[in-house]
This record gives sequence, structure tokens and C-alpha cells, in this order.
Amino acid sequence: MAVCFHTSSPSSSCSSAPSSSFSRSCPQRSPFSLRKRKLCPSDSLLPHQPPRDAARGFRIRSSYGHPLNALSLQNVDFNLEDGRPPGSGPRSDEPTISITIVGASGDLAKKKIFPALFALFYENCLPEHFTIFGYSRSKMTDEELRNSISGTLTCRVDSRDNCGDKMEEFLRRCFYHPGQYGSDENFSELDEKLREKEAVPQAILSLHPPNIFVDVVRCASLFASSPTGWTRVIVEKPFGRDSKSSGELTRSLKQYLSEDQIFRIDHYLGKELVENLSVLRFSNLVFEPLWSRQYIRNVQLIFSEDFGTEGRGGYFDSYGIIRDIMQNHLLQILALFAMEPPVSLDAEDIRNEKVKVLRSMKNLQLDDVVVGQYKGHSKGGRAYPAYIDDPTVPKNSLTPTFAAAALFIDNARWDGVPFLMKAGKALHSRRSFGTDLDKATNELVIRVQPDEAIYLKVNNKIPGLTMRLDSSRLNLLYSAKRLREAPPRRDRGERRLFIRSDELDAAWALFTPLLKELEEKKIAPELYPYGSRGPVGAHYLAAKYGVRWGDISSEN
Ligand SMILES: NC(=O)C1=CN([C@@H]2O[C@H](COP(=O)(O)OP(=O)(O)OC[C@H]3O[C@@H](n4cnc5c(N)ncnc54)[C@H](OP(=O)(O)O)[C@@H]3O)[C@@H](O)[C@H]2O)C=CC1
Ligand SMILES: O=C1O[C@H](COP(=O)(O)O)[C@@H](O)[C@H](O)[C@H]1O
Repeated sequence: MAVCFHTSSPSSSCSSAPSSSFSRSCPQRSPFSLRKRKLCPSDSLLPHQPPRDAARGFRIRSSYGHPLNALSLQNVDFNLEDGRPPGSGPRSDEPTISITIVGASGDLAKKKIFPALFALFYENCLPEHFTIFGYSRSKMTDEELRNSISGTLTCRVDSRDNCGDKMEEFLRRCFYHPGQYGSDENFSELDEKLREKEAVPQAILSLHPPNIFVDVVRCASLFASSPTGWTRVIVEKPFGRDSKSSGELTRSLKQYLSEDQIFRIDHYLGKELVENLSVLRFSNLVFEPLWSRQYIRNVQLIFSEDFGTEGRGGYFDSYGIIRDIMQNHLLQILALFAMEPPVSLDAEDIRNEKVKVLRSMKNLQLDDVVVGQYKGHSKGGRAYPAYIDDPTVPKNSLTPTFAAAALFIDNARWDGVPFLMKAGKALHSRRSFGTDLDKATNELVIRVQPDEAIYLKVNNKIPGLTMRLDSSRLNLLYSAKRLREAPPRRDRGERRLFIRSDELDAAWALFTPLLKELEEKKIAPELYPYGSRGPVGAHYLAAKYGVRWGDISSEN
């Protein structure tokens, strides 16, 4: 059997469906059947609080009929229903949270953080009194921030009729403060503004990009943290550039924070199908006996985006695709896929097993790696830029925007099975429909995005007089099962969605020697046209192990 993980753009959301739907499909006595879990966060990142009772929420003046981005959201009166005058703020016994997003002018904030917070709000999972502050160097007013994010907030799957009102209410709680990342003065100003908005300060700080983590944590902990509540910091991957810088980063963060205040997020661990992986495997007797070298010929982990850096080269060029995607997102999926059965599905048990896989990986050989960079290309009268045409990228950049690698796990279960990874930007937009894999192979496809799907390709006789075979899909109809979008969950068990420091060390130990070799030898990436299937070298790499990439050779 071959197993393929696909994640291609356009991305789906990173939020999760109610896990009660999993419970129904688990065998009654499986040790891994899940407890029915709450939809809302409880005690990990957000302060404990009951789901908000809609009737108690405050309302804002209706803007019905006005386009959202034309509405002035400033100076809108709150109509508090408990009889207190507008502007009186939360009562001291009411849970309050303030969230500061550092790097708020960037892609991640716009595409994921604000929409995820809106999803939480939409599901009444944020405390009644919350405030969100964006912070970055770009000059912007509150209103400009609101306008820029309003286009990315959606009610997604189940748009209910009050969506527009909810968006306005959410945007009304979003503010912006411009400032430098290492400025004591700017963070003190931010702190002042935060205090104007909250009675009981409690803060989550979500920050990026990585080179500013320590500056921001220093300033925030000294000048803008909560004296009475708690402060937690979510740091975005990549955590450093290699083993050394990652260790230094952790040590520096620990001058200001304890380990349990630091959350190293990998948003792929929160994707629905990645979360479902352990359930699929351990709660379905049909799969677990097959999950080893005895039946699996190869495993493929494929990430493809059909757009380039498009102005984000400032961050990307210092990191490249191996650090951006492989060392974290794909390696985490690999570890989840290959781990031994954990004692339970609790966070620490899963992380204990993942780290064993990472430590059993064989050293990565340069011969087993292909790097590429996209070049300009014209098609249908349209010109597509090269990576180095991005104004934020140096013209002589050797940074890979594509990489493919063959990895091996040195243990009894996976001995000799190639785990093929590939990740690339500016690749072909659609999955291709090519010739079928050979008919002796079944293929289990777990497509993380877009159009989440799990299907098993089985061989069938084509109806008719001859004995001709064809491959059909046994489709688990995943997307049809998903009735509505739930907000991302971060409750007690959700520590498993974050990376523990020993996992991080093991992940860097695997990639650091390779990255060093690539950089020291100044290996030139193989150029591939924007919108293509990537460098030819990736096909030779797969062929070396008798494998064809699943996204190219079959209908995936
Ligand atoms: N984009 C995504 O979908 C995801 C991104 N991430 C991670 O989030 C982090 C940020 O990514 P993303 O938002 O896409 O990146 P951006 O390039 O959009 O950068 C975010 C913001 O950081 C500031 N910034 C950019 N370059 C620098 C620099 N050299 N020094 C200081 N500040 C800078 C800019 O704000 P200003 O100039 O206003 O200060 C910018 O708006 C990365 O670590 C990435 O790995 C993780 C998951 C998904
Ligand atoms: O971490 C990152 O992920 C995004 C892709 O995330 P997705 O959820 O949209 O698949 C990628 O574009 C970005 O470069 C990287 O930093």
C-alpha cells in the first residue's frame, strides 16, 4: 500500500469539527475511542469561562444595509444589558481577556489569526469581555486594521443569518497600535491602551516573525504584561534556524517566561485530518494491522501551493521551504503517522511517541534531497514572476522554494520504507490526472486540504465481458460528514497541538546537518517554471526508490 498526504492550496481553514462525531465511529471498547469533548477552549490558552450566553452579550448599533468595509466602527455605543452605562467596562468578576497580535500587518495575522479568533467569537467561545490589539511597525489606524481584516473573516461553512452583525461586533473589539518590536516606550504605550480597555488584564501574545521573538517577549513582559492575570506567549514556527539558534531562542525566552507560558504552535497539528490521523489508525481495526513495512511500500507527504512568496520574501528568504514547511509541518505529520500506539490519546503520551520516531530517523543524506526555486514563466498571455523578481528577495538568492527528500526511520516497523516529502511554492494549481499506479497497489490518500478527504483506492473489475481492472475510490466522504465549522480547540488535551522542546530539538537535529551542507556548499536550486510540477530532480529521487509521486501519477 502507498499512503499519500496531500496539502495543496487554496488552503482550507485550520479549525476543527466537533469531535463527538468521532466518538460515534469509534469501536465501543477501543482504548482510543475519544471522550466527548467540549467545543470551547477551557484552561490551556484562554482563561476558564463558560460559553457565553448569547442573551447576556452586548449589542452594537445595527449597521444593516451598510457594506462592512465602509462602516465606521469607531465610536459605536455599546448597549450593555445589565443596566450599567456605556463605557463602564467589565465588572471585576467577569472574565476578561486581551490578545495582542504582534506582526499584525502580516499575512499570517490576516489569513489565519484574525479569522480563527473570529471563529471562536462566533461560537461564543471567547469571554464576554475581550480585546484584540494588533501591533507591528506599519502605520495603521484601528479602522484601517479593521478594513484590512474584514475581508478575511467569513462565516464559512454554515453561514448563519447574523453573520454580518457578529463580524461588526468582533471588529469593534479589534484595535491597532503601531510600534517597534524592541521599543520599551512603544510597549508602554500599548500597555496603557490595553488598560483603558480592560478591568482585569489577562493577555495572550501571538507573535511573529521569529527574528523578533526575544525583543518582543522582553518588552511585553517588562512593559505590557498582566500583573493580576496570566500571560502566555504563542510563538510561531520556525523556532530558530537550526539546533544552535533554536536552543538560544529557548534560553532567551526563558529569561522572561517559564516553559508552561510558552506555546510553540504548529497550525498543521490543528488541521482536521491531521488530528484525525491517530483516530483513523488506532480506532479502526482494519487499518492498524496494515500499518508497517509489511504492507506499506512508501509514504508520501506532499505540500503544494499554487502561489509564490508575493511580497513575503522578507521573512521567507532567510528561512526557505525546508525550514518553513518540512522541518515542522511535514515532519510532525510524519511522526504522527509513524509513531507506535501511545498509551492514550492524551497530549504527553502522543508527544512521547512522536519524539521516539524523530529520534529514530536516519541522518538525511544530501543525495536524498532535491532543492528548487521557481523561475518566471509566461502562459496564456500571462506572465508569472520568478522568486527573485519579488522585490523583497535578493537577486542572487539561493533560497529553495521547493524541496523533496527521502527519509527513513530506523526501527523495526519502518525499516527500509521510504518516507518521501515534498514541499513547494508556485506549483501547478490543480492536482493532475495521470496514469494509474500499478494495479497491485492500494493507495490510502489523506488529503488535508483543499477538500478534506480520506479515500482508499481499491481495484475493481471493469463491468463487461473482459477481465479488465480499474481503480476506484472507497471514499470516507469526510467533507460531507463535516456539518459545520467549529472554532479551533485549545482545551486541556490540546497541548498535543504544540511542540514540546525535546520534539523541537529532535526535529532540528535531523535537518540542521543538511541545511548546513546546502548552505556551505552553496548548492544551487534547480529552477522550475512558476505553475509547474516542480523540478525534474524530484521525479528521479522518487524513482530511485521505485516510487511515483502520488499527486502526479494518479487521480489524487
Ligand atoms: N503566512 C502563513 O500562513 C503562516 C505563517 N506562519 C509563520 O508566521 C510568521 C510570520 O509569517 P507571515 O505573517 O506570513 O510573514 P510576513 O512576511 O507577512 O510578516 C509578518 C509581519 O512581520 C513584520 N516583518 C516582516 N519582515 C520583518 C523583519 N525582517 N523584521 C521585523 N519584522 C518583519 C512585518 O510587519 P511590519 O513591517 O509592519 O512590522 C510583517 O507584516 C513566520 O514565522 C511564519 O513561519 C505560520 C503559519 C502560517
Ligand atoms: O506555515 C506556513 O504555512 C503556510 C501554509 O499554511 P496553510 O494552512 O495555508 O496550508 C505557508 O503559506 C507559509 O509559507 C508557512 O509559513
